[in-house]
Amino acid sequence: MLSHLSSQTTIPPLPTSRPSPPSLLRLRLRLRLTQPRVAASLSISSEMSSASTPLHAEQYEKKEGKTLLEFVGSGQAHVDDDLAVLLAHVQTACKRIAALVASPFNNEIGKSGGGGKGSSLDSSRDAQKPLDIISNEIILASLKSSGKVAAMASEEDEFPVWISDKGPFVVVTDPLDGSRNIDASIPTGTIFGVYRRLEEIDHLPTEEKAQLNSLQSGTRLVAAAYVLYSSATIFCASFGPGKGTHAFTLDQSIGEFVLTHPDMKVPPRGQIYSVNDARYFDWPEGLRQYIDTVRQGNGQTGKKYSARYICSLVADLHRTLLYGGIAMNPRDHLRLVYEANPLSFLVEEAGGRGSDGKHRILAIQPVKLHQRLPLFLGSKGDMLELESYGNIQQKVNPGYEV
Ligand SMILES: O=P(O)(O)OC[C@H]1O[C@](O)(COP(=O)(O)O)[C@@H](O)[C@@H]1O
Repeated sequence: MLSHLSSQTTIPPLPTSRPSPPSLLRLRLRLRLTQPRVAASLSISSEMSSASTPLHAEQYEKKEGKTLLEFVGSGQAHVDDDLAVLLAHVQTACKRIAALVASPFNNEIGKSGGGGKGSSLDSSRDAQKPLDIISNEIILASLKSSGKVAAMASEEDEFPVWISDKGPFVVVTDPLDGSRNIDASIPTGTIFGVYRRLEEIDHLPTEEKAQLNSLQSGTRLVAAAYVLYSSATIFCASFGPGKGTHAFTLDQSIGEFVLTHPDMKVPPRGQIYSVNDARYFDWPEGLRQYIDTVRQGNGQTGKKYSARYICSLVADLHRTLLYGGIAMNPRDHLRLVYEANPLSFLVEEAGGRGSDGKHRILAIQPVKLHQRLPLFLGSKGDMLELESYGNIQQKVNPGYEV
């Protein structure tokens, strides 16, 4: 089904550091017959790396083992060919970013301005760019080579970049969220939203149509995804309204994202709240009351809630999708266009709710590309309970240093 991909796309081959599953099995069998001790050690090392243990052939036959491209191309995702090609390019860009953030050489690069004057890299190499800038360039290059994108709007660019008059899609992105913690190897993530190009404004000057295309309401999203770079690399996507949220885990042994979490559903209730608790004294009364209530077990569920806060939006949301509860940042900090909208779309497709504390996120009409807002995402029951406290948006925002 994806034969059109090979003729229209240029996907560079990814290195496969380990033998493919069938050849690994054959090798183990041969060694077991000839050299029992080597065979045993091979068996131990492959079991130790269980996070990337290849699926067995029969699992690949089932839906769970499908690669992202197989899932998209098999018709299960119900996406058109243009979107399939775009996704093929986007996932390759994310594999490159995953390799970059895990690289032993990113220590200096990750620091803001790393490699500049005075850094250890300065004397020996050309000045290096911070990882979020490099990630931005990787994504832009992949969108350009897809041939499917009219404009890209990114957290890293002041204005949207116009790519091609003919591209059917507009992509909004935060190329590497959470990068402020990257030196500590804390999880980071990439966020994407995909819109159709507004053909009715094709006649406008480039800058104007780039801007207007990027400011579409979240209700017009045709796809959204985040990629979590953590102990596993997870590509979590929704391929359109009503098509659910599905997560694919990078299988390092074959260099492909394989379907591991089909049709994710955020539990209707969780027992976790995720917020920067140090801001308690800057919170409004309603938010303080809610947190005080659920942490004492006096909320609607009667359960004592726990706190979890990684301070990396994609990671905090991924945990919330799996375990339920609420991931929140009550101050005007996160961005509507390329963070809140795509993530709300994914949460809603998983049966949850996304709000700024007063309104459904997807219904907010963006007016500026880098517009900030309070963000609350999570289990429907918990979200409705929180919103019933009324006053939950933190308007005191003294510009925290960490
Ligand atoms: O300082 P706060 O309010 O806890 O904000 C933390 C949030 O900021 C982010 O780091 C994004 O901020 P930046 O866009 O400035 O990197 C999120 O990943 C995280 O959830």
